[in-house]
Amino acid sequence: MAVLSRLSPSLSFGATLSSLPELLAKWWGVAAVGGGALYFITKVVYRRFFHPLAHVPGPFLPAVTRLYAWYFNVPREGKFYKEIERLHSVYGMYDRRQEGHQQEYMKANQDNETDSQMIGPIVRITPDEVHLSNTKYYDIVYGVKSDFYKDPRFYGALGIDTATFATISNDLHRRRRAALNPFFSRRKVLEMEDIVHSKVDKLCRRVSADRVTGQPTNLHAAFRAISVDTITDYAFDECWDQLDADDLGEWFSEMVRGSGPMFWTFQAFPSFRDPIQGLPESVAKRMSPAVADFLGCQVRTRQQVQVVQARIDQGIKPKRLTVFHQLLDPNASNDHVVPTVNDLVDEAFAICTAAADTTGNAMTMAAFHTVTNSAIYENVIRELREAFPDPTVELSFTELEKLPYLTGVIKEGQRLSYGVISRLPRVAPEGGAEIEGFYLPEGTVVSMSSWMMHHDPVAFPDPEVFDPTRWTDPSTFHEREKCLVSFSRGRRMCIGHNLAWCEMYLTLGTLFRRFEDLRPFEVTAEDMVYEDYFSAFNPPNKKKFKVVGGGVEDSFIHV
Ligand code: HEM
Repeated sequence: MAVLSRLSPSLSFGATLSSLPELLAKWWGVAAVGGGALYFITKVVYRRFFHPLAHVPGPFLPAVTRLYAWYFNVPREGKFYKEIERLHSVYGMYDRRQEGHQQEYMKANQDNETDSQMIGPIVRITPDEVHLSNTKYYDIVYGVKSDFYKDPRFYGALGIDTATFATISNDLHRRRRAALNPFFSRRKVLEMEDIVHSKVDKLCRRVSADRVTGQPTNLHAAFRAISVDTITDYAFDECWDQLDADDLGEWFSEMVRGSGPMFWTFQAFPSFRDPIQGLPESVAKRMSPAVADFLGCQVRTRQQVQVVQARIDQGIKPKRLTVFHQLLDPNASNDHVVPTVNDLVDEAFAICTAAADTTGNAMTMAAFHTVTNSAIYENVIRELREAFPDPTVELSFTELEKLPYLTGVIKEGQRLSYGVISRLPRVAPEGGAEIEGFYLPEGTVVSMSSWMMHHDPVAFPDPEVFDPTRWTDPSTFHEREKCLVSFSRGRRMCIGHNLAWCEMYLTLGTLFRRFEDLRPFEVTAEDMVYEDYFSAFNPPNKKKFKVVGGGVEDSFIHV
């Protein structure tokens, strides 16, 4: 002690004790930074070298931080889906040659590997997530028998926890979905076909009216409006009438797109979500118009659910039973547990947003390629004329479905609009999973994406080409169908797929039967590209799909 004291008086026992608070006060900043740096370095080293996914191919950055995904989705504007594709082309190729995994790689790829497209089957894209490119894994992760469940971090960021869409537990999801299923069955959709007809008629009148004034018709917005008007009528018996608005209700899509960066940010920083979503509308408005619109839209859906609740309480019968009347009715079925209005606000919001841009994009892509390619347009017109000689009749969904060429046009529209362009992350259940020779422990996030499935060159040769005839050959139809995953698969498959088919057939069939001379207005193929905001959105600097045609006398609807 004496020696120590001589060397450094401040290190003597008594002096150290008495000045500890002083020392801490002096050095706390350094200690905090040092501790933080140590924590950070330990985490980085763990994630890169000792994490259960450390052996999965992929670069350093996504293995150690979620900011990699955030960077491609926020500053680089919805481009992570393309970066994932690049990672597959670089890192899978490297690992495919690795000793010990070669057999699995070759076996896994033998069915759908071509010389031109050697892509790696598995890459690590965030610290706890891998992405798969081999189409054969889709059913394992998403199929009816799969026990994989939705990733809470990813879906939690949507801020709609009580909606069926974002429900994490498979058990709870089964119960929530059972209550919704009857409204979206094929039988129900056929019963409600008149709702879609009324919207399609409105659209045709709009196209005719634009011919009178010489205005182009914004089909990009109109196709979304059809979907929003149909689902709000269907769900609440209270249509939003976007088709009547001058701008065809474009605010809705702008709102969903505008809130995209917020979702990507909440995925990287989940603790930001509740404080930001809890902001009063007036404060949110000053922060960001998109966030304010998002919150405003939630207020609107809340009011709509409340109106339905009030009508049930007052014993007012709706014109016809709707989704929310049924869900709020305590006598709906024997074991029905009535959700609260709060729970249903998430449901209502999720259903409206899930319906709009997905269906809108598919119709936009199908119609764009039809009106820009005379051979396709002529084939569609010929088929429709033969099936419906009288252009003024109301076309029926079940008759339209039988038309092979129109079906090919709609399927190509779906394929090249991707449905949900984003990856759909699922969590490996108890026991983990063995994929591509890698053991992925329970809790690993595994994802695949329609972007890569729909570009698979074996299922879809020349995948970039819009070719309806790839669906007209019965011998290859079912093989291609396996790789068309716009609606996803299994228990979490889109609940609205019957309704969406009905909308797409009736809208496109009627439009092309009534208007045979539509031409694109200014828009080109370069405008038909997407950014990933979960759903696919055209970049703001790209032109929207608008059409012009002949005069009003050339159409069958006279305004
Ligand atoms: C072409 C049109 C559509 C496409 C491509 C599409 C695509 C999808 C996809 C890929 C999913 C799964 C998402 C995931 O796993 O996270 C999904 C789920 C869902 N979609 Fe659609 N959708 C379309 C139209 C609609 C419509 C019209 C509705 C209206 C009811 C709707 C309502 C829903 C709902 C509620 C879910 C959640 C289902 C569940 O988790 O059980 N969708 N959709």
